[in-house]
Amino acid sequence: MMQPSPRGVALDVLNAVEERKAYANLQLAHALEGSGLQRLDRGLVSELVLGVLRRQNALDFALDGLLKRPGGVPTDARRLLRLGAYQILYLDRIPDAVACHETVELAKQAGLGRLTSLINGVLRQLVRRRDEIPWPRWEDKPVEHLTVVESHPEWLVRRWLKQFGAERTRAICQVNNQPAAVSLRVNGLRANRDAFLQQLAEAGVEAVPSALHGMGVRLASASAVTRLPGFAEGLFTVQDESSMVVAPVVDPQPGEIVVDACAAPGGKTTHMAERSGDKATIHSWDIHPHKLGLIRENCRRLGIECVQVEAIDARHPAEALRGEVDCLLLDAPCSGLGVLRRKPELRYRISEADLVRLRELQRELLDGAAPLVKPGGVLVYSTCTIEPEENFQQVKDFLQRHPDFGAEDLSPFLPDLDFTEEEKRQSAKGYFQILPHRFQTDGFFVARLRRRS
Ligand SMILES: C[S@@+](CC[C@H](N)C(=O)[O-])C[C@H]1O[C@@H](n2cnc3c(N)ncnc32)[C@H](O)[C@@H]1O
Repeated sequence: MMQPSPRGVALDVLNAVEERKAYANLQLAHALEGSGLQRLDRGLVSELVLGVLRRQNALDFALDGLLKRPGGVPTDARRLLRLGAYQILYLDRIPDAVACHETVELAKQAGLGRLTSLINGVLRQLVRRRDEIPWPRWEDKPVEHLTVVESHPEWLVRRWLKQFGAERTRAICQVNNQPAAVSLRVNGLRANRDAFLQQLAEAGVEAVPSALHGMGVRLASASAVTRLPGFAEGLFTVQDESSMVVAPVVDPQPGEIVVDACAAPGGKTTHMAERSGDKATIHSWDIHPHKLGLIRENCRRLGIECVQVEAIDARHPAEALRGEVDCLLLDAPCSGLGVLRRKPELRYRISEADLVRLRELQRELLDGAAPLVKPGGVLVYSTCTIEPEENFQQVKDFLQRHPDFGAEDLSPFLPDLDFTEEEKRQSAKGYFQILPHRFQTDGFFVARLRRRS
């Protein structure tokens, strides 16, 4: 069978992301799995797919300046132009001539006919005129700069500027365009971090301890995690470091009844099970039955037995657990605007209308799940977004509707980090948000609420 070219594989993934609204990270993993490509070529495919998506607005800006009728370029030709332009503008190690030639070859294979010469001409012009591109400068036009140069949608840029101010917004946008490190959580039921780090080092895998969690490990470079030592033996789980902060805030104890109301694929369910020494009773729910297998499979691999998995709509849970639950985690479905490093295409898909819809869903989930918590029990609400209506405002509104709950200082449950005064103030009030640029992690939010006895 003929070996596919890395650029061809990248183009197929980009086509699927745009035309079928596929998730880039899942589509990429799927395409690489069956590609037969070697490590370096696999790296190039990932770089091309994620890079083109991260820099989409900037690439279009550069290309549109060279096109006579930018609006008249068909989408398949534009995707090829972006692929070529990304290599020319952002990848020093690829010679310009190679970037142009390979893109033109792909255009021929795709049967683009006359458009092939347009692609050839525009890319060669880009090589010649790359220093003349009139990029909007941060100093003169901050909104345009972040929209074009950092490729974030204008509505989001304006929102963040209002919320976080100029410098923080710029830092968030910049970090969203950096590759995300792979991090692992060592399974405390089966291993300890030092021994695991040693095992990785012996296998030639560079890694450092995470500052955000005592069982966390950050890999120095991307790696096929299922091939790392200890995967099959259940020594670790792949999880972003910021997500590792949530289970310690829930703090489930042996013998307690715990509900993870929105649990798939089970990253936090398994973490809570590990922290309780596999001795809590954990009800792990998700509305989508097809996702439950992932939770079960993760528990099996990690040697966890205290989890009961069920398909449940947490807006309308059964009465059986009403007032019985010691700790309830609601890791809510959200806009995901804290994880744009890992899901670069999301920024072009989410709209303000989605925020309104998600806010309503989160409200229904909170109201549906809260009655399960027993008097004196704890409800932890978390998201991987940094939008106030999904986070701070959502929790404030919940507390107004449910005066039997109160926010609880969560600083004793947080890692020992160099927090800002604002972060310290918030965590003392029961809310904590990490912005993605602070510790180079996903952005996330967590709140700890206790039901009065
Ligand atoms: C942020 S993800 C959860 C991630 C998970 N806690 C983890 O750490 O691996 C949100 C989950 O909520 C689920 N979900 C959405 N609506 C739900 C509902 N009404 N009831 C229960 N689960 C729901 C989604 O299927 C999705 O798997």
